[in-house]
Amino acid sequence: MDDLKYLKLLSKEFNTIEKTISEIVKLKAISVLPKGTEYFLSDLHGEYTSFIRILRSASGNTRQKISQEFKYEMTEDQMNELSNLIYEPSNFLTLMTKSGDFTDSWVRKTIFNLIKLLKVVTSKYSRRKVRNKIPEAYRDLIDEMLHIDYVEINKQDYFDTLIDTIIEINASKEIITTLCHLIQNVSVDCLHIVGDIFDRGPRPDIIMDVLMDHHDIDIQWGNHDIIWMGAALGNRALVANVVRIALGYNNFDSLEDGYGINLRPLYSFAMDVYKDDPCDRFMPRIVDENKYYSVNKYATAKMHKAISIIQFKLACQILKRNPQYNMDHRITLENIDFDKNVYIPEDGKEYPLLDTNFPTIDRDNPIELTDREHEVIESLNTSFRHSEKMQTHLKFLFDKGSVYKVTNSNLLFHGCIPMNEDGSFKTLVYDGVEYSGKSLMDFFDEKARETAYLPRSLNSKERQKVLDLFWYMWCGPISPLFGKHKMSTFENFFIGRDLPISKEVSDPYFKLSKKEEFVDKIFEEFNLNPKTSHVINGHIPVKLKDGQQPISANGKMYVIDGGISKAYQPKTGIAGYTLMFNSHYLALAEHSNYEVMESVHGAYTPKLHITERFPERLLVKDTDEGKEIEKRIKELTDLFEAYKQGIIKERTK
Ligand SMILES: O=P(O)(O)OC[C@H]1O[C@](O)(COP(=O)(O)O)[C@@H](O)[C@@H]1O
Ligand SMILES: [Mn+2]
Repeated sequence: MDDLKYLKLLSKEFNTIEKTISEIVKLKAISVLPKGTEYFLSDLHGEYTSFIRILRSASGNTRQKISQEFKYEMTEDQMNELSNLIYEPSNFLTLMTKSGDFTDSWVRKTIFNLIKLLKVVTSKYSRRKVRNKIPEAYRDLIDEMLHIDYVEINKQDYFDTLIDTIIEINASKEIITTLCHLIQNVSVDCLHIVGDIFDRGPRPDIIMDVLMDHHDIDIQWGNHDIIWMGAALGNRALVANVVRIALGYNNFDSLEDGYGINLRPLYSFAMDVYKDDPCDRFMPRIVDENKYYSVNKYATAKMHKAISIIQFKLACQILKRNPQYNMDHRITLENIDFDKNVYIPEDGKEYPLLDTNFPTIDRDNPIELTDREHEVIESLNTSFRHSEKMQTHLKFLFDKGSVYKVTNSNLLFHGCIPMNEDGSFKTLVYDGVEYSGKSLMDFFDEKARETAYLPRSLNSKERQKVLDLFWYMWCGPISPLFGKHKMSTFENFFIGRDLPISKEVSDPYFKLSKKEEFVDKIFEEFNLNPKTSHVINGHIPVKLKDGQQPISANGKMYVIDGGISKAYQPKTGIAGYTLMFNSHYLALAEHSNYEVMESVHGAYTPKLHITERFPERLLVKDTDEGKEIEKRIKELTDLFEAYKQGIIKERTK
């Protein structure tokens, strides 16, 4: 018999034979239920409206279920109306009340339909699992309604009485809202976010709040997440970087309203120092023309330039104090000849600078901040540090996030596993130790976590050294979160976009991972079965309109960055992907039209491509959760044996 001590501990919870047996039976029953539906999304980039719509509609799945269930008894409009209600119950109910349509008969019909749909979407879950998802106040009532067989006449009366009571006690709005949330909730059993929640789009903070509310979620950190984490932990170069990106996209809302970051000191500084500089190269991109901005774009450009210069200086300082990054050639400000106003990189050629006004740069020491720049970055850093919301989000990113995740035979990570041209894994040498493949991913994961546990008060060299690594994860050539030979932010501003010198060369991984043999090699590295496994990546927008495909390597490799980010939609030609993994198949939902997604509530259904059908329906016992359940059943069976043999005594009190 296994570990008696452990069994004794277990017997505290299951103190009788009866309880033990009933738990074994419950677990056995759960393990033969169909597996829940997993959703994979990546590169949300602050686009909260689309994200929320995708989530609430279960990527269009709810609308499909409504069609299947009600197609013979409802018109298209009625089915759309029901979807609208489910996606946004409070808005919908307000509209209904205003228009006078919120009548008792509508309530009756609606609760009946919602229960009917809820039965469908919960059919593959255990009663216990569903019960636990129902808010306590309505748990018994909804559970009861779900399990009434309303075909029987007397039961139908009973059902009607329940609804009458709901109406009488004025609880109909709450019950309807609860039912809608429940349908949303059970439809997405598990959510995987394969990186890049932040930057470019308007409200990553709202996305984070929604994610924090989800019952089963994991996150694989993207390069755009790691910079917010590094910034929240006190990496000044990254504080500057996230503010720079926000200003570059004219996004004040998430910084100011979302996180309460005080941009005043930066504003005053920029207006003073760059007052006569038009800062043309720093004009913000305005993706959504209809937006109202509180700061005019000329002032934003000045702030954008001011923070960019601060970022370049601080980034150069990081590279200087970390020669082992092998990134000395990226100490950009030291490659400038300020007499000739040219940039001279490694190739020795001279590139004329498009902007030559550097009022804060000391030519003898171009990477040093001026006193005022120092004040600006310190005040921003303090603001980041004291933002309660930001620190809460940081904690959540640590709790639920990691560099990679293996789940149900899928390997999830945002960027890449750096490779050489021949398909061998690239090696990073850090403090004399070599890391590659899986150990490289583990290295960054561990280092990131180390920072979180080193006390902040201890502003030591040790903490700074680990914190600097967040910069490497953002743009280092052997960073699995980035995967390009350099990040050309400097070149884009000062030499020109779309020039050969500004080209960022992707890691060979991106080409090789399209081939099955290299993906199999990755599976081997992670100890995964090549026959049943998949790699799921984000990061690189799939340019569908140029003929690129999200699936390669004989169906083993998925790249699901379809461009939820509005800024990238012209490149991809679509509005994003969701990968769905249910008990029957893997499928990609292709979201094609933002306008429809954001305005015509409910009518929206994405194009669904089933990409792999399983020969047999997958059950809970075929999943990681199933393996845990199996272990638990084994332990409980041992406990049962121990009771039978009298090794452990039942306790009734
Ligand atoms: O298009 P933008 O916002 O200027 O960003 C360009 C930068 O973003 C990056 O593509 C990184 O962002 P992604 O992770 O979304 O690809 C850099 O490689 C590039 O320099
Ligand atoms: Mn990315």
